[in-house]
Amino acid sequence: MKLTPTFTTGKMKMMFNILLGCSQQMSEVVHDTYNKNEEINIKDMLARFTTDVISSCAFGLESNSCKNPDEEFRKYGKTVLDFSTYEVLRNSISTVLPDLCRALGVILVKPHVAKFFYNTIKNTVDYREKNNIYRKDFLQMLIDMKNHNVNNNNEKKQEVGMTLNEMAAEAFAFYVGGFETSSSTMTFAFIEMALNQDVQQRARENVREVLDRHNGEISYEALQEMTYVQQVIDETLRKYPIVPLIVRQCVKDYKIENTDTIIDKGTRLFIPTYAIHRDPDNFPEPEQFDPDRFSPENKRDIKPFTYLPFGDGPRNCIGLRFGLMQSKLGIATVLKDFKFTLNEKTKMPMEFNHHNFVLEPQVDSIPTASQGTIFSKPCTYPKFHEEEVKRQINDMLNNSKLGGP
Ligand code: HEM
Repeated sequence: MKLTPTFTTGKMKMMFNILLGCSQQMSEVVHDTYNKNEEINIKDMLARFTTDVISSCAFGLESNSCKNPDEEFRKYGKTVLDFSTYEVLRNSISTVLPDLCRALGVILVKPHVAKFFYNTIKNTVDYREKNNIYRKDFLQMLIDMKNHNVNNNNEKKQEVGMTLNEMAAEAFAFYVGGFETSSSTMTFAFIEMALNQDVQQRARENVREVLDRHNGEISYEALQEMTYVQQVIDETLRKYPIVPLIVRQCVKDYKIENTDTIIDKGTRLFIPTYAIHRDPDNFPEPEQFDPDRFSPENKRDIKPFTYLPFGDGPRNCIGLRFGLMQSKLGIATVLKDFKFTLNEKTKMPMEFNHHNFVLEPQVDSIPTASQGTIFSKPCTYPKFHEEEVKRQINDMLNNSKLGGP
Protein backbone atom coordinates (compact mmCIF):
# COMPACT_ATOMS: atom_id res chain seq x y z
CA MET A 1 0.00 0.00 0.00
CA LYS A 2 2.85 2.36 0.74
CA LEU A 3 4.69 1.62 -2.49
CA THR A 4 1.85 1.46 -5.01
CA PRO A 5 1.72 5.29 -5.46
CA THR A 6 5.37 5.05 -6.52
CA PHE A 7 4.24 3.48 -9.80
CA THR A 8 1.47 5.81 -11.03
CA THR A 9 1.42 7.14 -14.60
CA GLY A 10 2.53 10.54 -13.28
CA LYS A 11 5.58 8.99 -11.61
CA MET A 12 6.38 7.05 -14.79
CA LYS A 13 6.35 10.28 -16.81
CA MET A 14 8.53 11.90 -14.17
CA MET A 15 11.20 9.22 -14.57
CA PHE A 16 10.94 8.93 -18.35
CA ASN A 17 13.93 11.18 -19.05
CA ILE A 18 16.21 8.97 -16.98
CA LEU A 19 15.15 6.01 -19.10
CA LEU A 20 15.58 7.98 -22.29
CA GLY A 21 19.17 8.88 -21.35
CA CYS A 22 19.96 5.19 -20.78
CA SER A 23 18.34 4.20 -24.09
CA GLN A 24 20.43 6.79 -25.95
CA GLN A 25 23.60 5.29 -24.48
CA MET A 26 22.47 1.86 -25.63
CA SER A 27 21.75 3.22 -29.08
CA GLU A 28 25.26 4.73 -29.30
CA VAL A 29 26.82 1.40 -28.35
CA VAL A 30 24.76 -0.48 -30.95
CA HIS A 31 25.76 2.04 -33.64
CA ASP A 32 29.44 1.82 -32.62
CA THR A 33 29.32 -1.96 -32.74
CA TYR A 34 27.75 -1.82 -36.19
CA ASN A 35 30.39 0.61 -37.39
CA LYS A 36 33.12 -1.75 -36.17
CA ASN A 37 31.45 -4.64 -38.04
CA GLU A 38 31.06 -6.58 -34.82
CA GLU A 39 28.21 -8.79 -33.67
CA ILE A 40 25.78 -7.74 -31.00
CA ASN A 41 24.76 -10.04 -28.20
CA ILE A 42 21.36 -8.49 -27.75
CA LYS A 43 20.62 -10.32 -24.50
CA ASP A 44 23.68 -8.89 -22.81
CA MET A 45 23.11 -5.47 -24.39
CA LEU A 46 19.53 -5.28 -23.14
CA ALA A 47 20.48 -6.49 -19.65
CA ARG A 48 23.03 -3.68 -19.51
CA PHE A 49 20.36 -1.19 -20.58
CA THR A 50 17.88 -2.30 -17.88
CA THR A 51 20.68 -2.44 -15.29
CA ASP A 52 21.44 1.20 -16.05
CA VAL A 53 17.76 2.11 -15.81
CA ILE A 54 17.14 0.39 -12.49
CA SER A 55 20.39 1.39 -10.85
CA SER A 56 19.66 4.97 -11.82
CA CYS A 57 15.98 4.96 -10.74
CA ALA A 58 16.20 2.76 -7.64
CA PHE A 59 19.71 3.55 -6.38
CA GLY A 60 20.24 7.01 -7.79
CA LEU A 61 23.51 5.98 -9.43
CA GLU A 62 24.56 6.16 -13.04
CA SER A 63 26.03 2.75 -13.66
CA ASN A 64 26.93 3.24 -17.35
CA SER A 65 27.09 -0.50 -17.90
CA CYS A 66 25.97 0.00 -21.50
CA LYS A 67 29.36 1.54 -22.19
CA ASN A 68 31.27 -0.44 -19.57
CA PRO A 69 30.17 -4.09 -19.41
CA ASP A 70 32.35 -4.72 -16.32
CA GLU A 71 30.61 -2.07 -14.28
CA GLU A 72 29.86 -3.09 -10.65
CA PHE A 73 26.05 -3.03 -10.84
CA ARG A 74 26.12 -5.29 -13.88
CA LYS A 75 28.59 -7.63 -12.16
CA TYR A 76 26.32 -7.92 -9.11
CA GLY A 77 23.27 -8.22 -11.37
CA LYS A 78 24.81 -11.30 -12.96
CA THR A 79 25.40 -12.98 -9.59
CA VAL A 80 22.07 -12.07 -7.98
CA LEU A 81 20.04 -14.49 -10.09
CA ASP A 82 22.75 -16.91 -11.10
CA PHE A 83 22.15 -19.88 -8.82
CA SER A 84 24.18 -23.06 -8.34
CA THR A 85 22.34 -26.40 -8.32
CA TYR A 86 22.42 -26.35 -4.49
CA GLU A 87 20.95 -22.84 -4.45
CA VAL A 88 18.19 -23.80 -6.90
CA LEU A 89 17.25 -26.67 -4.57
CA ARG A 90 17.44 -24.45 -1.48
CA ASN A 91 15.26 -21.77 -3.14
CA SER A 92 12.70 -24.35 -4.22
CA ILE A 93 12.48 -25.73 -0.68
CA SER A 94 12.13 -22.22 0.72
CA THR A 95 9.19 -21.60 -1.66
CA VAL A 96 7.42 -24.75 -0.49
CA LEU A 97 8.36 -24.53 3.20
CA PRO A 98 9.02 -20.85 3.92
CA ASP A 99 8.27 -21.05 7.64
CA LEU A 100 10.68 -23.91 8.20
CA CYS A 101 13.43 -22.12 6.29
CA ARG A 102 12.82 -18.94 8.22
CA ALA A 103 13.02 -20.87 11.52
CA LEU A 104 16.28 -22.46 10.39
CA GLY A 105 17.68 -19.04 9.44
CA VAL A 106 18.20 -19.93 5.78
CA ILE A 107 19.56 -16.90 3.91
CA LEU A 108 18.58 -16.53 0.26
CA VAL A 109 20.57 -13.47 -0.79
CA LYS A 110 24.34 -13.91 -0.88
CA PRO A 111 25.80 -11.86 2.04
CA HIS A 112 28.32 -9.90 -0.08
CA VAL A 113 25.50 -8.96 -2.51
CA ALA A 114 23.25 -7.81 0.36
CA LYS A 115 26.14 -5.76 1.76
CA PHE A 116 26.83 -4.07 -1.57
CA PHE A 117 23.21 -3.00 -2.07
CA TYR A 118 22.72 -1.89 1.54
CA ASN A 119 25.89 0.21 1.52
CA THR A 120 25.00 1.75 -1.84
CA ILE A 121 21.62 2.89 -0.54
CA LYS A 122 23.04 4.14 2.75
CA ASN A 123 25.81 6.17 1.09
CA THR A 124 23.49 7.69 -1.52
CA VAL A 125 20.80 8.61 1.02
CA ASP A 126 23.43 10.19 3.30
CA TYR A 127 24.90 12.13 0.39
CA ARG A 128 21.55 13.43 -0.84
CA GLU A 129 20.40 14.45 2.61
CA LYS A 130 23.64 16.20 3.50
CA ASN A 131 23.76 18.06 0.19
CA ASN A 132 20.02 18.73 -0.16
CA ILE A 133 19.88 16.91 -3.47
CA TYR A 134 16.46 16.10 -4.93
CA ARG A 135 16.21 13.78 -7.92
CA LYS A 136 13.10 12.52 -9.72
CA ASP A 137 13.50 8.78 -9.09
CA PHE A 138 12.30 5.82 -7.00
CA LEU A 139 14.94 6.41 -4.37
CA GLN A 140 13.68 9.94 -3.78
CA MET A 141 10.18 8.58 -3.22
CA LEU A 142 11.57 6.11 -0.69
CA ILE A 143 13.51 8.91 1.03
CA ASP A 144 10.30 10.98 1.21
CA MET A 145 8.57 7.98 2.77
CA LYS A 146 11.38 7.49 5.25
CA ASN A 147 11.19 11.08 6.35
CA HIS A 148 7.42 10.92 6.60
CA ASN A 149 7.59 9.51 10.14
CA VAL A 150 9.56 12.45 11.47
CA ASN A 151 7.72 15.72 12.08
CA ASN A 152 9.23 19.19 12.12
CA ASN A 153 10.49 18.83 15.68
CA ASN A 154 12.24 15.63 14.71
CA GLU A 155 9.86 13.69 16.96
CA LYS A 156 8.56 10.35 15.79
CA LYS A 157 4.98 10.50 14.50
CA GLN A 158 2.63 7.60 15.13
CA GLU A 159 2.41 6.49 11.51
CA VAL A 160 5.14 4.27 10.25
CA GLY A 161 7.44 5.56 7.50
CA MET A 162 10.32 3.47 6.28
CA THR A 163 13.64 2.46 7.84
CA LEU A 164 16.91 2.50 5.96
CA ASN A 165 16.93 -1.30 6.05
CA GLU A 166 13.46 -1.41 4.49
CA MET A 167 14.50 1.13 1.86
CA ALA A 168 17.48 -1.01 0.90
CA ALA A 169 15.21 -4.07 0.76
CA GLU A 170 12.66 -2.30 -1.46
CA ALA A 171 15.30 -0.88 -3.77
CA PHE A 172 16.78 -4.38 -4.00
CA ALA A 173 13.30 -5.81 -4.79
CA PHE A 174 12.92 -3.23 -7.58
CA TYR A 175 16.37 -4.17 -8.84
CA VAL A 176 15.71 -7.92 -8.86
CA GLY A 177 12.13 -7.50 -10.10
CA GLY A 178 12.97 -4.84 -12.59
CA PHE A 179 16.05 -5.51 -14.63
CA GLU A 180 16.03 -9.14 -15.74
CA THR A 181 12.26 -9.38 -16.27
CA SER A 182 12.31 -6.56 -18.80
CA SER A 183 15.57 -7.51 -20.50
CA SER A 184 14.35 -11.11 -20.93
CA THR A 185 11.05 -9.84 -22.34
CA MET A 186 12.91 -7.78 -24.93
CA THR A 187 15.33 -10.63 -25.71
CA PHE A 188 12.50 -13.06 -26.46
CA ALA A 189 10.75 -10.36 -28.51
CA PHE A 190 13.90 -9.90 -30.63
CA ILE A 191 14.33 -13.65 -31.10
CA GLU A 192 10.74 -13.95 -32.30
CA MET A 193 11.06 -10.89 -34.51
CA ALA A 194 14.24 -12.35 -36.01
CA LEU A 195 12.33 -15.57 -36.75
CA ASN A 196 9.27 -13.68 -38.05
CA GLN A 197 10.64 -10.92 -40.26
CA ASP A 198 7.15 -9.76 -41.28
CA VAL A 199 6.34 -9.03 -37.62
CA GLN A 200 9.66 -7.24 -37.24
CA GLN A 201 9.01 -5.10 -40.31
CA ARG A 202 5.50 -4.21 -39.12
CA ALA A 203 6.81 -3.28 -35.67
CA ARG A 204 9.53 -1.10 -37.20
CA GLU A 205 6.98 0.65 -39.41
CA ASN A 206 4.81 1.23 -36.36
CA VAL A 207 7.73 2.87 -34.51
CA ARG A 208 8.66 5.05 -37.47
CA GLU A 209 5.13 6.05 -38.30
CA VAL A 210 4.56 7.17 -34.68
CA LEU A 211 7.91 9.00 -34.58
CA ASP A 212 6.93 10.80 -37.80
CA ARG A 213 4.09 12.36 -35.86
CA HIS A 214 6.39 13.29 -32.95
CA ASN A 215 9.21 15.05 -34.82
CA GLY A 216 11.33 11.93 -34.62
CA GLU A 217 11.49 12.11 -30.83
CA ILE A 218 10.70 9.20 -28.53
CA SER A 219 8.56 10.55 -25.70
CA TYR A 220 6.30 8.94 -23.10
CA GLU A 221 3.29 9.91 -25.23
CA ALA A 222 4.85 8.55 -28.43
CA LEU A 223 5.44 5.19 -26.74
CA GLN A 224 1.73 4.96 -25.83
CA GLU A 225 0.88 5.28 -29.52
CA MET A 226 3.11 2.36 -30.57
CA THR A 227 0.24 -0.08 -30.39
CA TYR A 228 1.70 -2.81 -32.59
CA VAL A 229 4.94 -2.84 -30.56
CA GLN A 230 2.71 -3.27 -27.49
CA GLN A 231 1.04 -6.24 -29.22
CA VAL A 232 4.48 -7.75 -29.88
CA ILE A 233 5.31 -7.42 -26.16
CA ASP A 234 1.92 -8.87 -25.15
CA GLU A 235 2.45 -11.87 -27.40
CA THR A 236 6.05 -12.28 -26.21
CA LEU A 237 4.83 -12.41 -22.61
CA ARG A 238 2.12 -14.89 -23.64
CA LYS A 239 4.61 -17.28 -25.22
CA TYR A 240 7.36 -16.59 -22.68
CA PRO A 241 5.84 -15.54 -19.34
CA ILE A 242 9.02 -14.33 -17.66
CA VAL A 243 7.67 -15.37 -14.26
CA PRO A 244 6.40 -18.78 -15.35
CA LEU A 245 4.78 -19.68 -12.03
CA ILE A 246 2.71 -17.66 -9.57
CA VAL A 247 2.70 -18.62 -5.90
CA ARG A 248 -0.22 -18.17 -3.54
CA GLN A 249 -1.35 -19.48 -0.16
CA CYS A 250 -5.00 -20.42 0.39
CA VAL A 251 -6.45 -18.27 3.20
CA LYS A 252 -9.73 -20.17 3.68
CA ASP A 253 -11.06 -23.58 2.71
CA TYR A 254 -12.17 -23.39 -0.91
CA LYS A 255 -14.31 -25.86 -2.87
CA ILE A 256 -13.58 -25.90 -6.59
CA GLU A 257 -16.85 -25.42 -8.48
CA ASN A 258 -18.52 -28.57 -9.88
CA THR A 259 -15.96 -30.85 -8.23
CA ASP A 260 -15.48 -32.51 -4.83
CA THR A 261 -12.04 -31.01 -4.49
CA ILE A 262 -11.46 -28.77 -1.51
CA ILE A 263 -8.30 -26.71 -1.20
CA ASP A 264 -7.59 -26.50 2.52
CA LYS A 265 -6.71 -23.27 4.20
CA GLY A 266 -2.94 -22.91 4.40
CA THR A 267 -2.25 -24.92 1.21
CA ARG A 268 0.41 -23.38 -1.01
CA LEU A 269 -0.60 -23.15 -4.64
CA PHE A 270 1.53 -22.94 -7.75
CA ILE A 271 -0.31 -21.42 -10.67
CA PRO A 272 1.44 -22.60 -13.85
CA THR A 273 1.31 -19.49 -16.02
CA TYR A 274 3.57 -20.98 -18.70
CA ALA A 275 1.25 -23.99 -19.16
CA ILE A 276 -1.90 -21.83 -19.08
CA HIS A 277 -0.46 -19.53 -21.77
CA ARG A 278 0.43 -22.49 -24.01
CA ASP A 279 -2.86 -24.36 -23.59
CA PRO A 280 -4.54 -24.57 -27.04
CA ASP A 281 -7.94 -24.21 -25.35
CA ASN A 282 -6.86 -20.75 -24.30
CA PHE A 283 -4.66 -19.77 -27.23
CA PRO A 284 -5.10 -21.83 -30.44
CA GLU A 285 -1.82 -22.90 -32.07
CA PRO A 286 0.08 -21.74 -29.01
CA GLU A 287 3.56 -22.28 -30.49
CA GLN A 288 2.80 -19.73 -33.19
CA PHE A 289 4.00 -16.19 -32.50
CA ASP A 290 1.07 -14.01 -33.50
CA PRO A 291 0.85 -10.48 -32.06
CA ASP A 292 -2.58 -10.12 -33.68
CA ARG A 293 -4.02 -12.18 -30.83
CA PHE A 294 -3.72 -8.90 -28.92
CA SER A 295 -5.24 -6.57 -31.49
CA PRO A 296 -8.04 -4.43 -29.95
CA GLU A 297 -10.77 -6.61 -31.53
CA ASN A 298 -9.15 -10.01 -30.79
CA LYS A 299 -8.03 -9.40 -27.24
CA ARG A 300 -11.65 -9.06 -26.12
CA ASP A 301 -11.97 -12.84 -26.71
CA ILE A 302 -9.20 -13.77 -24.29
CA LYS A 303 -10.79 -15.67 -21.41
CA PRO A 304 -10.40 -14.15 -17.92
CA PHE A 305 -7.43 -15.46 -15.93
CA THR A 306 -5.83 -17.19 -18.92
CA TYR A 307 -3.31 -14.40 -19.50
CA LEU A 308 -1.22 -13.71 -16.40
CA PRO A 309 2.22 -12.29 -17.32
CA PHE A 310 2.06 -9.85 -14.41
CA GLY A 311 0.02 -12.05 -12.07
CA ASP A 312 -3.34 -10.87 -10.85
CA GLY A 313 -5.20 -9.57 -7.82
CA PRO A 314 -3.93 -7.28 -5.08
CA ARG A 315 -0.41 -8.75 -5.18
CA ASN A 316 0.14 -8.58 -8.92
CA CYS A 317 3.31 -6.97 -10.29
CA ILE A 318 3.75 -3.52 -8.80
CA GLY A 319 6.17 -2.54 -11.58
CA LEU A 320 3.90 -3.42 -14.53
CA ARG A 321 3.82 0.08 -16.01
CA PHE A 322 7.52 0.60 -15.49
CA GLY A 323 8.36 -2.80 -17.01
CA LEU A 324 6.26 -2.12 -20.09
CA MET A 325 7.64 1.38 -20.46
CA GLN A 326 11.29 0.29 -20.40
CA SER A 327 10.65 -2.74 -22.64
CA LYS A 328 8.84 -0.66 -25.24
CA LEU A 329 11.51 2.03 -25.11
CA GLY A 330 14.35 -0.49 -25.50
CA ILE A 331 12.69 -2.20 -28.45
CA ALA A 332 11.73 1.03 -30.22
CA THR A 333 15.21 2.54 -29.76
CA VAL A 334 17.07 -0.16 -31.66
CA LEU A 335 14.31 -1.38 -33.94
CA LYS A 336 13.88 1.99 -35.64
CA ASP A 337 17.45 1.81 -36.98
CA PHE A 338 18.35 -1.87 -37.36
CA LYS A 339 17.13 -5.08 -38.82
CA PHE A 340 17.80 -8.18 -36.72
CA THR A 341 18.43 -11.74 -37.82
CA LEU A 342 19.63 -14.75 -35.88
CA ASN A 343 23.35 -15.28 -35.72
CA GLU A 344 24.74 -18.77 -36.26
CA LYS A 345 25.66 -18.89 -32.55
CA THR A 346 21.99 -18.65 -31.62
CA LYS A 347 20.92 -22.10 -30.49
CA MET A 348 17.71 -23.33 -32.06
CA PRO A 349 15.40 -24.82 -30.88
CA MET A 350 15.74 -22.51 -27.94
CA GLU A 351 16.48 -23.91 -24.48
CA PHE A 352 15.72 -22.18 -21.20
CA ASN A 353 18.18 -21.60 -18.38
CA HIS A 354 16.94 -23.87 -15.59
CA HIS A 355 19.11 -22.22 -12.95
CA ASN A 356 17.20 -18.96 -13.03
CA PHE A 357 13.78 -18.45 -11.54
CA VAL A 358 12.80 -16.11 -14.35
CA LEU A 359 12.48 -17.44 -17.88
CA GLU A 360 15.55 -16.71 -20.00
CA PRO A 361 17.22 -18.38 -22.97
CA GLN A 362 20.00 -20.79 -22.07
CA VAL A 363 23.13 -19.58 -23.83
CA ASP A 364 24.75 -16.25 -23.28
CA SER A 365 25.58 -15.58 -26.89
CA ILE A 366 22.04 -15.39 -28.13
CA PRO A 367 20.36 -13.28 -30.73
CA THR A 368 22.44 -10.90 -32.66
CA ALA A 369 22.25 -8.18 -35.16
CA SER A 370 25.36 -9.37 -36.90
CA GLN A 371 27.47 -7.93 -39.63
CA GLY A 372 25.51 -7.90 -42.85
CA THR A 373 22.18 -8.26 -41.14
CA ILE A 374 21.84 -4.63 -40.26
CA PHE A 375 18.93 -2.87 -41.85
CA SER A 376 20.87 -1.12 -44.64
CA LYS A 377 22.91 1.61 -42.99
CA PRO A 378 21.56 2.73 -39.64
CA CYS A 379 18.89 5.26 -40.50
CA THR A 380 19.12 8.60 -38.89
CA TYR A 381 15.86 10.41 -38.44
CA PRO A 382 13.90 11.77 -40.34
CA LYS A 383 13.39 8.57 -42.24
CA PHE A 384 13.71 8.22 -45.97
CA HIS A 385 10.30 8.90 -47.55
CA GLU A 386 10.57 7.04 -50.82
CA GLU A 387 7.22 8.15 -52.23
CA GLU A 388 7.83 11.79 -51.36
CA VAL A 389 11.29 11.75 -53.00
CA LYS A 390 9.85 10.10 -56.16
CA ARG A 391 7.15 12.79 -56.29
CA GLN A 392 9.74 15.57 -55.98
CA ILE A 393 11.92 14.03 -58.71
CA ASN A 394 8.89 13.77 -61.02
CA ASP A 395 7.97 17.40 -60.31
CA MET A 396 11.52 18.46 -61.11
CA LEU A 397 11.50 16.48 -64.32
CA ASN A 398 8.10 17.81 -65.37
CA ASN A 399 9.19 21.37 -64.70
CA SER A 400 12.59 20.92 -66.29
CA LYS A 401 13.07 22.46 -69.70
CA LEU A 402 15.52 19.69 -70.61
CA GLY A 403 13.00 16.95 -69.94
CA GLY A 404 13.99 13.31 -69.69
CA PRO A 405 15.87 11.78 -66.83
C1 HEM B 1 8.15 -7.09 -18.19
C2 HEM B 1 8.49 -6.89 -16.96
C3 HEM B 1 7.92 -7.58 -15.75
C4 HEM B 1 7.23 -8.76 -15.62
C5 HEM B 1 6.85 -9.73 -16.73
C6 HEM B 1 6.91 -8.92 -14.22
C7 HEM B 1 6.18 -9.99 -13.69
C8 HEM B 1 5.84 -10.11 -12.35
C9 HEM B 1 5.00 -11.17 -11.81
C10 HEM B 1 4.34 -12.29 -12.61
C11 HEM B 1 4.92 -10.96 -10.48
C12 HEM B 1 4.13 -11.84 -9.48
C13 HEM B 1 2.69 -11.32 -9.42
C14 HEM B 1 1.72 -12.19 -8.66
O1 HEM B 1 2.15 -12.99 -7.81
O2 HEM B 1 0.49 -12.07 -8.92
C15 HEM B 1 5.68 -9.78 -10.16
C16 HEM B 1 5.82 -9.25 -8.89
C17 HEM B 1 6.60 -8.15 -8.59
N1 HEM B 1 7.26 -7.34 -9.48
FE1 HEM B 1 7.25 -7.55 -11.51
N2 HEM B 1 7.43 -7.86 -13.52
C18 HEM B 1 8.03 -7.01 -14.41
C19 HEM B 1 8.66 -5.81 -14.12
C20 HEM B 1 8.85 -5.30 -12.85
C21 HEM B 1 9.52 -4.07 -12.55
C22 HEM B 1 10.10 -3.10 -13.60
C23 HEM B 1 9.54 -3.93 -11.18
C24 HEM B 1 10.09 -2.82 -10.30
C25 HEM B 1 10.64 -1.74 -10.70
C26 HEM B 1 8.86 -5.09 -10.63
C27 HEM B 1 8.68 -5.34 -9.30
C28 HEM B 1 7.92 -6.36 -8.78
C29 HEM B 1 7.69 -6.55 -7.35
C30 HEM B 1 8.24 -5.66 -6.22
C31 HEM B 1 6.83 -7.65 -7.24
C32 HEM B 1 6.26 -8.23 -5.95
C33 HEM B 1 4.89 -7.58 -5.74
C34 HEM B 1 4.18 -8.02 -4.48
O3 HEM B 1 4.55 -9.04 -3.90
O4 HEM B 1 3.21 -7.36 -4.07
N3 HEM B 1 8.45 -5.90 -11.68
N4 HEM B 1 6.23 -9.28 -11.32
